[in-house]
Amino acid sequence: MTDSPVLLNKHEVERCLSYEDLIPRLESVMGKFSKRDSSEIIQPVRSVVPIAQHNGFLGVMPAYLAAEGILCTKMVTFYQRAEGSSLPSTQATVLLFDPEHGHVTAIMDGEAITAKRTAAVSAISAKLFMPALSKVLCILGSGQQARSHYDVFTNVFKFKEVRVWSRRREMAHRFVNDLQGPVRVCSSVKEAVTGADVIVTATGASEPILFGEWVKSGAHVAAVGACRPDWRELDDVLMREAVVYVDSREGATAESGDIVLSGAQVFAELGEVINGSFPAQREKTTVFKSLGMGIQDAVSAKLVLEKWNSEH
Ligand SMILES: NC(=O)C1=CN([C@@H]2O[C@H](COP(=O)(O)OP(=O)(O)OC[C@H]3O[C@@H](n4cnc5c(N)ncnc54)[C@H](O)[C@@H]3O)[C@@H](O)[C@H]2O)C=CC1
Ligand SMILES: O=C([O-])C1=[NH+]CCC1
Repeated sequence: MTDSPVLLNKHEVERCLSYEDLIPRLESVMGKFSKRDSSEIIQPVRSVVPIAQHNGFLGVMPAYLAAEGILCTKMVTFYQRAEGSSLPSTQATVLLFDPEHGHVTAIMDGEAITAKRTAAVSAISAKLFMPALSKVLCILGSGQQARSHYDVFTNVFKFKEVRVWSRRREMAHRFVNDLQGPVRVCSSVKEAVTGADVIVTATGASEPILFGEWVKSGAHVAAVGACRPDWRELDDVLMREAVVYVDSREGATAESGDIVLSGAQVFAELGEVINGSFPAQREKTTVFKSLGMGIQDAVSAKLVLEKWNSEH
């Protein structure tokens, strides 16, 4: 008989997962992933089941990290919601298994993990690629990812100015009212991104909203949305002129409309920069195209369980 799995809700997961612990673990696992040693890490590209009638999809994201003893899968749904809907667009559950015997050891909320690990990975990209002395941060979107990105970016870096744009201005104001620090609400994407050093795109857009002609030379774009092969957030000009980094080459080729449809060349994986195989071209305009990886959920879930176990 094995013990029943630990059940952790969103509040517990949020409480047990700090950016301080998460960032070094993500750096380490992404560096290892990019070495493609299958005796260390196995992570297939996400399996996606489209739910066309309801503008959604289900993604299944397994990962096995042999040295860390982590066997994990996340199940995540993403639904394009009407503006102002009270339902979250991204919902997820993470399962941790005992890799030796195969039973489930923990079942936990995956929304907080998805929000925090995605923002933490974007912050790692900014640390490597944003211009030295970056002063202006711009966030496009005002949902869950926009919020986690605001939290980690303002925590890890010191910006002089933070700007936000959202499709409906009142949503941007609602976003800002929830925060402690000063944030300028902009009425157009162009206004928001002009002169910005770092731009986060975290929207549910399926057509380009960010155009290369508006982006300052040398800026860094962390592109988080547009995770289907026919969805875009960035236009062809930006994709072709920037140095493009991705989380996983296989994932980017299978899932990123910004890469597939623009014909942009991928320069390197974030992990390849972390492990020293490719340079960070900080002086150039850079795009980090994030799609999300099972290994990121796996190390996050392990951290949550370690913290929870240390308290019980
Ligand atoms: N790269 C990754 O690892 C992850 C990516 N995502 C993606 O990030 C994006 C944001 O996710 P959440 O913050 O969870 O969603 P959310 O629903 O909480 O926020 C979405 C934001 O995008 C805006 N938006 C929706 N459609 C738009 C359009 N056509 N044009 C401009 N703005 C639009 C909404 O007004 C809202 O501000 C989604 O595309 C999602 O698939 C989500 C989780 C992980
Ligand atoms: O990595 C992830 O969990 C997701 N990426 C896009 C939607 C959800």
